[in-house]
Amino acid sequence: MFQMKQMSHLDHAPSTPGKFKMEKSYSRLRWHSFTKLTFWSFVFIGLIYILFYRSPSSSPSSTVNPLPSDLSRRSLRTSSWGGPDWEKRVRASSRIRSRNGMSVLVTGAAGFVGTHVSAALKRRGDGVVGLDNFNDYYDPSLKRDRQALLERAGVFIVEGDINDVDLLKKLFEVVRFSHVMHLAAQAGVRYAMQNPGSYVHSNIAGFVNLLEVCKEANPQPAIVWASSSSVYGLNTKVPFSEKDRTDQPASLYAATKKAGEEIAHTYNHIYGLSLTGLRFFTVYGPWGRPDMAYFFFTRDMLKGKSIPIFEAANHGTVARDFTYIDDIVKGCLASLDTAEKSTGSGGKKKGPAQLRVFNLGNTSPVPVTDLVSSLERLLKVKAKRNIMKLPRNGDVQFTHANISLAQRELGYKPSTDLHAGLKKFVRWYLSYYSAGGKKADAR
Ligand SMILES: O=C(O)[C@H]1O[C@H](OP(=O)(O)OP(=O)(O)OC[C@H]2O[C@@H](n3ccc(=O)[nH]c3=O)[C@H](O)[C@@H]2O)[C@H](O)[C@@H](O)[C@@H]1O
Repeated sequence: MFQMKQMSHLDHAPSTPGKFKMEKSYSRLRWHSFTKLTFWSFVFIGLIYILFYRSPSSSPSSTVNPLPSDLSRRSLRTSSWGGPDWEKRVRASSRIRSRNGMSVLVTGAAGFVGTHVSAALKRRGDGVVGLDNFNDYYDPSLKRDRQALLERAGVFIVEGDINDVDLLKKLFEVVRFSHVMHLAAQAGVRYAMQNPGSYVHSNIAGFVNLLEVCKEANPQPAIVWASSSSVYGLNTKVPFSEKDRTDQPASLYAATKKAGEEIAHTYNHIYGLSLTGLRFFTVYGPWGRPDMAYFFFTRDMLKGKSIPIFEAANHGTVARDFTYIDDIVKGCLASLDTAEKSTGSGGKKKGPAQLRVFNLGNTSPVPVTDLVSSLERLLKVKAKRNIMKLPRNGDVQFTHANISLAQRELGYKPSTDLHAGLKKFVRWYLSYYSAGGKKADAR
């Protein structure tokens, strides 16, 4: 078809004087052009075929085409899944051991919040299956150690990416999950300037992929997922309430989390998926993330290195509503417990479904300088403070959660202040990094 079109185009090409004078060489020329054109047409069609049909990252069943591997960090996805043994492990891990228990798929289970939530669910008798891609955003050995911890508790973490539609479908085939706790994400505010694609890949494409599979599942699960306090962006009204504007994100990270909230609205509206977004406020604690300030301040203070402490214009205080992990876990479990069932099935909505957003903060912002003073006392080390201007890379000056909605609907009541929480973190940090010669400079 393509060749025919090209030929007819050639036929109508304007003539040149020489063409008519030399009939023979003209027809030879025509033949030559024809073969040349046919050749290039095949090359072109072949290229299209390779690009669209043979690309290893797209399968006919994929709903979302994964981004190139440098964006997705999929180089680390060396694991395989499937097979009778694998299914047996998934089923065993999902077994419910308490009356009225739920079966929960926890994405990002080897992450900081994911590990704590998975362990807490398992402890109370719920069935839990984890999913994690073990990417190298920060030291994967910390994730492996969290995995070992969960394994001892009876939680199996499936190794795979939320963009892998076949894997997700398989998981829902093997287990009728009643709930999904979606915590897999590309976290970190400042890293978004270095690797923007990874945020789109995990927080947008991955989320959509997960929702696509959930909406098709029968029964559809109820989904609770991690949004972020960063959606408040440049909002200046404090404390931040769920009703406040969230249309001024200060980082791409925040923008992808905000996009997630809008995407959640869409899937709730069209397919009847029950969705609860949790806006976490700077979560910290044992088994935490090495890319977060409290964690690498601790590491660098112990090494005698100076730590960069940000301050706003005119020596303005930079503060965070730091929230201890155990309080966050309680908020997550309460969200799962109060989540209503999704109303759709097989991709069809049957009626209106629950759609919620909650702040999960501590309601008591603390200046970063006070965080450092607390660490100095706990570590018995004087910090080498390097005060610097808040860089223009996505950070906001302060966060402060209004938690009255979560209090009312979830019975959420944070009970750990920053110093008490840091004390627990420091105890864990010292024992974790002194044991087994582990390196403290994760990442
Ligand atoms: O609340 C949230 O939703 C977000 O909380 C944290 O983001 P952030 O509050 O920026 O946490 P850190 O990176 O640990 O920073 C804490 C504070 O230390 C300050 N900081 C950070 C880094 C640094 O070198 N110096 C410094 O003073 C920051 O400005 C900030 O005020 C997490 O990293 C995000 O993934 C999460 O979504």
